[in-house]
Formats: sequence, C-alpha cells, structure tokens
Amino acid sequence: MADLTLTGVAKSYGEVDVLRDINLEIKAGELIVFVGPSGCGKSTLLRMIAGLERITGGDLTIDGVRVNDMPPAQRGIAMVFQSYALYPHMTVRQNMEFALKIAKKSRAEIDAAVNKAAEILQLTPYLDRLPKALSGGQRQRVAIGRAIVRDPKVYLFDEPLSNLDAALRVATRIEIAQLKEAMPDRTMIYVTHDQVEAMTLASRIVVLANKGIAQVGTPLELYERPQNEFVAQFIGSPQMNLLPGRVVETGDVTTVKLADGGTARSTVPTRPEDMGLVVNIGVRPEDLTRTEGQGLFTGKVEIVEALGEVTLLYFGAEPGAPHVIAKLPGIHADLRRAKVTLTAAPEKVHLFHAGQSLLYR
Ligand SMILES: Nc1ncnc2c1ncn2[C@@H]1O[C@H](COP(=O)(O)OP(=O)(O)OP(=O)(O)O)[C@@H](O)[C@H]1O
Repeated sequence: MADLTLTGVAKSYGEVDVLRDINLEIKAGELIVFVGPSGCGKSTLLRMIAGLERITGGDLTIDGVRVNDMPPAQRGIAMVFQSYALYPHMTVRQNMEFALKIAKKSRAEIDAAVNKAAEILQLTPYLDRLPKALSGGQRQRVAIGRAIVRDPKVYLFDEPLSNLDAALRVATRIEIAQLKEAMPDRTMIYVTHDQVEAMTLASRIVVLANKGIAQVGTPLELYERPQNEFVAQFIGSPQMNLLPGRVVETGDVTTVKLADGGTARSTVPTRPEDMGLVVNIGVRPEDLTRTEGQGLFTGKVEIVEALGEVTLLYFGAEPGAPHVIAKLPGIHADLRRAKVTLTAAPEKVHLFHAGQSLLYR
C-alpha cells in the first residue's frame, strides 16, 4: 500500500522551467495516468517520482515520508520503460531474478517470486530463452515481470506499449488492466500518448499542459465535464468543436447566439450579469445530430470519411483545418457537398469563457 503526495513539486534545468507547482494526491491502489502534449513533462514527472531525476522544488512523500533525497532503490518503486531495458545476454529467468540477487534474497525466495511472476505473465515456457528470441510483447512482459518480482509498493510505467504494433498493444493493455486487478492495493502511475490507454486503464487521469496540471479527474469526468478548452480538446477524438458566440438568454438553460448565425442552448447555468458575455460553445463531434429545423450550425460538407460504424463530416474552412466536425452513426457517403444543419442536446453543449468552463465557477 502506498499513498503519494506531491506538494508544489517543480523541475527546472538551470533557467528553464519544465514543471511548476505540481500538487497531487495519489491514493494507494489507484492507477493514475499522465497525459499531455509532447514535451509537457510527463516523463520528467515520472522520473522524479522514481528518483531518477532530481526534484528542484517542493516535496514528494510516499506514505507520509519525504523522499526527495532518497535513492531510487529505497523508495519501494519499480519502473517499466518503453525500451524494455532487458539485459540481452541474460535469459528471461536471469533478467527477472537479477534485482533479487542483488538484494541477496535466498534461492528459494527468488525461485518462488520468479515462478509466480512468470505464471501471472504467461512467461513460464520462455524462462530459459534470451530476450532476442522473444517477440516485442513477450519482452515487455519480461520487463513487467522484473518489476513484479520485487513486489514494489508503486509501479511506474513510461509508455510501456509504444513499441508494440496495434494488435499487440491492445492485448498487452488488457494484460496490464488484469495485472492491476490482481494487485488492487498496488499503486500504479502510467505515462502514455494513447488516449484509449488513458481512458481504459486510468482510475484518474492527470492532464499536464503549460508546465502544470490542466485537470485531474476520472476518465468520464474529463470527457463530460472538462474544466477548460485545453482539456476539452485534448480528450476525445476527433476533438471537441469550439464555436464563438454571445449569451442572449441566461438562467438554468443558457441560449447563445453564435457568430456563424446559429443558436445553441446549453444546460450550463448562467447568471443575469452574464447577458452579452462572449463565450465559446463546445460540442463533441459525436454529440451533433442532423436536424431539418433551426440548428446551431449550418454548412456545406466538404469531406466525408465513412469509417463503417460512423461517418465523419468535415465542414467549411481550409482543408486540414475544418470549421466543424460531426461524427454520425452509420454510413452517410451521400452527404458530400450537401448543406446540412446540425444541432445538439442542451446537456451536451459546453460553455467556455476566456478558455475556462462556466460549469466550474
Ligand atoms: N536535460 C535536460 N535539459 C533541459 N531540458 C530538458 C532536459 N530533459 C528534458 N528537458 C525538457 O523538459 C521537457 C519535458 O520533457 P519530457 O520528456 O518530460 O516530456 P514528455 O511530456 O514526456 O514528452 P514526450 O511526450 O515527447 O515523451 C521538454 O521540453 C524537454 O525538452
């Protein structure tokens, strides 16, 4: 069991700030996923928790003990890397038992730990093979096995699946989910670029951007109630549409007159003093539906992408920078160049002012 607390954690390289004032409480047994644009500091934060990177400001505690200056080996943490980092000249068994030998465990303890981990990870038939005689997925399982045998309090994963092909990624993702279920009291922190991994594995997602935390929440909280436009557009694919407009009716349901001429209604409440407020409405492509009546957007379909189960419609503006994207269930290959009016249920319409959601005032 391990709780982690980050209080005002910061990282700079000389004059260059990479992370500022990171405050986060991680409860024992959580699977926390760090996501964010390239270079936002996900790996740096993970490496600071591991003790591989110096913390230049703030405090990191594990189970209430400040560990800023504690060497990695004493933190009770095991890290699994994207590159596997296996010893090529050692067999699977030797790779898995290496850390236990260094820790001077008894032969019986070592064998028990390795055999159990091999069984969990279905590696028993491969224990005497060298890494080069394994597939990418099997190598990553050995890397995870090396972490498991040490029975750490905290597992750190740095993009563990990104070297695997698409099918293997899915399979290994499901294995990691099962591994977590088998170890409900172990804390895991996971860095990924992959939205599906983040949404399916995380108990909570931490979105990093602009040197700080943009939002922390369960996957569905981030999807349904993003705090700001950044998170709104970072979570979900294709990204949320944002359209500028002005509040023309306030109350429990807000009416927004859009700059393009449409009208949107939202269940995000507004106050009388919000009348005339300049906002962006946010609506996800999958929440748009066609209507024959008055909608929030009318435009000509420039591009149709029929994916089978859904069709993506791209409206207006330059190619590559569509004005609005709609995702309709089913096949609508016939809509190219058609003039279409779109609407959305008021509970699916988000409201942002100066980049921040009005839901969180
Ligand atoms: N030794 C260093 N000196 C100066 N800047 C560094 C150093 N190491 C990393 N950085 C910078 O710190 C920032 C965060 O890097 P980090 O690798 O943590 O990002 P990331 O979010 O994991 O990125 P990616 O998703 O591309 O892997 C980057 O802008 C990087 O250029």
